Amino acid sequence: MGLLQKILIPVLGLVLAFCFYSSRENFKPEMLRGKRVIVTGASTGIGEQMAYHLARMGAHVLVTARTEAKLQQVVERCRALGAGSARLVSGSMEDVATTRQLVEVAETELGGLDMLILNHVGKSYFNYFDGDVGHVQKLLNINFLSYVAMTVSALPMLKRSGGSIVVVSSMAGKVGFPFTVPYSATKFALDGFFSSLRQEFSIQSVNVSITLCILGFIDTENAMRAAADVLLTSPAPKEECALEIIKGGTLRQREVYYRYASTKLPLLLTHPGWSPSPDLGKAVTN
Ligand SMILES: NC(=O)C1=CN([C@@H]2O[C@H](COP(=O)(O)OP(=O)(O)OC[C@H]3O[C@@H](n4cnc5c(N)ncnc54)[C@H](OP(=O)(O)O)[C@@H]3O)[C@@H](O)[C@H]2O)C=CC1
Ligand SMILES: C[C@H](CCC(=O)O)[C@H]1CC[C@H]2[C@@H]3C(=O)C[C@@H]4C[C@H](O)CC[C@]4(C)[C@H]3CC[C@]12C
Repeated sequence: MGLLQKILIPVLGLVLAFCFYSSRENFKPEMLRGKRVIVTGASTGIGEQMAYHLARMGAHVLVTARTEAKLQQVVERCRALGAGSARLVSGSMEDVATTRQLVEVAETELGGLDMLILNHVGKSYFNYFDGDVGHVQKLLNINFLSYVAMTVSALPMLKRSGGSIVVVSSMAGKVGFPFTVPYSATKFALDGFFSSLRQEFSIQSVNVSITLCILGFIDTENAMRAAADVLLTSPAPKEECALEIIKGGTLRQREVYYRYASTKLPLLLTHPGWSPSPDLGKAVTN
């Protein structure tokens, strides 16, 4: 019994872990060639970088955000990088017309959809919760309800292609960090909705994968502006982050954890003399 506990069980564990990980398919960029992908929030940051990776891999990219001029530049760069095709739809995710138009373009011009990457995020603050219920409501509309609406509209196409839904979330959507109350609430909601939906897909044999991406601090312009002065953690690069999200979605992983650092609170709060300044309240995510 002693021998069994000390040697055989750990060895068996190692063998099972080896079998599990070695049976996983490896990512190859060719897997994206010719795939039809929507990327939301693609005018800046991680979304923009995802569009460029997908373009290099030869995917057909359909990018969206509110700022048309920036999207136009992203589309041009995607074409130069070798995208199968590159298109844009500009508009706010608060507006159902944007969702409708995206789905229509995918249906009529791309002939369907293989991957839906939900990445956009509304403007918020990085400070103590200010009690503004209207802001929480607005952020829920952008960061959560529009993700649900896009999923519902795109689902028929994704069912036809056996495609994938990729949902970009945050460590703040798994753990309650201070100064991110409204934002964190919207990201927790995503986990509840999509983790539950994944279970239903499994029960109903719906061949559409759902990948939830749990990101730490990433060096996008907006995140740096909002939090770089406050956080002790050094941010991870947006280019690598974007690639890891695409890999996870392509391999149909349930979750992607990117640079999940230590659980210790990495805020200057832990440093003597630090407290949130009035300027912090003006720091926004975009
Ligand atoms: N950067 C980080 O440290 C972390 C980021 N994340 C997550 O990663 C994702 C990307 O973050 P990041 O790249 O930093 O974000 P950015 O602020 O750089 O980009 C946000 C994107 O969303 C678009 N957007 C904002 N509001 C709306 C709206 N109402 N309708 C449509 N599009 C909108 C913006 O474009 P436009 O203004 O033109 O509409 C922009 O393209 C987000 O989901 C975020 O929560 C998670 C953890 C950490
Ligand atoms: C504090 C967290 C990092 C913990 C660690 O050990 O690394 C951060 C993890 C995710 C961050 C937030 C996020 O999800 C995006 C927002 C982006 C903004 O523009 C800046 C504020 C954020 C709320 C950002 C703040 C730090 C994290 C919670």
